[in-house]
Amino acid sequence: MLEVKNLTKVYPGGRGIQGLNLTVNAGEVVALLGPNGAGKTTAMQAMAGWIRTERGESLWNGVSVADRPDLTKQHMGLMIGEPTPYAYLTGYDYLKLYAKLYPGIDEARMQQTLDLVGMAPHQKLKIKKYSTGMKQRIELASVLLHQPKLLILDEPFSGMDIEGRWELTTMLRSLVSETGMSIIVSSHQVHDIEDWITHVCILHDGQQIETAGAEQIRQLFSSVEEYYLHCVAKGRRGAA
Ligand SMILES: Nc1ncnc2c1ncn2[C@@H]1O[C@H](COP(=O)(O)OP(=O)(O)OP(=O)(O)O)[C@@H](O)[C@H]1O
Repeated sequence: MLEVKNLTKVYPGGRGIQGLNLTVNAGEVVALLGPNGAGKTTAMQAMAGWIRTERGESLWNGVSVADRPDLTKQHMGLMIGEPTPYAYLTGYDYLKLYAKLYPGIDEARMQQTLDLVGMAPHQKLKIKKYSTGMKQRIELASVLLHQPKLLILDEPFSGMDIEGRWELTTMLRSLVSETGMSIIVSSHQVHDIEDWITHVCILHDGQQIETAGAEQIRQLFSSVEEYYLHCVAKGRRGAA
């Protein structure tokens, strides 16, 4: 479904990502991991066709998303960068704005989505009164509303408390198993995602250090975190 080939983005100053390759099939959950500045956000933006790349392509069922932004809009849910929902709207009204972007989103779908992210009781409250975690949740609702086939989530749990992270990861796990949705997720808290990822892609300094299946990793390492530390050390040795 999503095939990323040799994706390369170089910012003025020389940073970015180099030659990223990745395939994400239905029902797969890929963790994109790396230290600060490794290129995770850039990779996600490039995969979604949000930024121009120097080389390579990101294909949705064989079609370049750079040429067809409608494919990204229709099939993907993107939460990349800080959530900045409009402060003076209520959560409900914010979601209603998103509903207008897609055909066939009725009141029942709106309420079902608010329920999924645990925001149904807070929907009439203005966003300026929301906590950081509540803003994350309403942003997540806005990208789930049209039932995307692929979610791209950049640090979706940052600023959330332990219970909130557990609730949302449980909800996302169920969505993956019930609908076959795929997810690409970045997180600095590896243990938040350790149990439900199917693949791991490690970036360091814009380079793809390794990509492996979670089962394979679990056979060789005691945890994904240990594997991550091993790969980052390898990246640092390569860069030295
Ligand atoms: N618009 C830009 N112009 C120039 N350099 C940029 C730009 N955006 C990002 N960079 C640089 O590209 C590199 C990768 O940044 P990116 O935000 O993709 O990393 P990241 O892995 O998401 O980091 P973090 O974990 O801190 O969010 C960094 O060195 C960053 O400073």
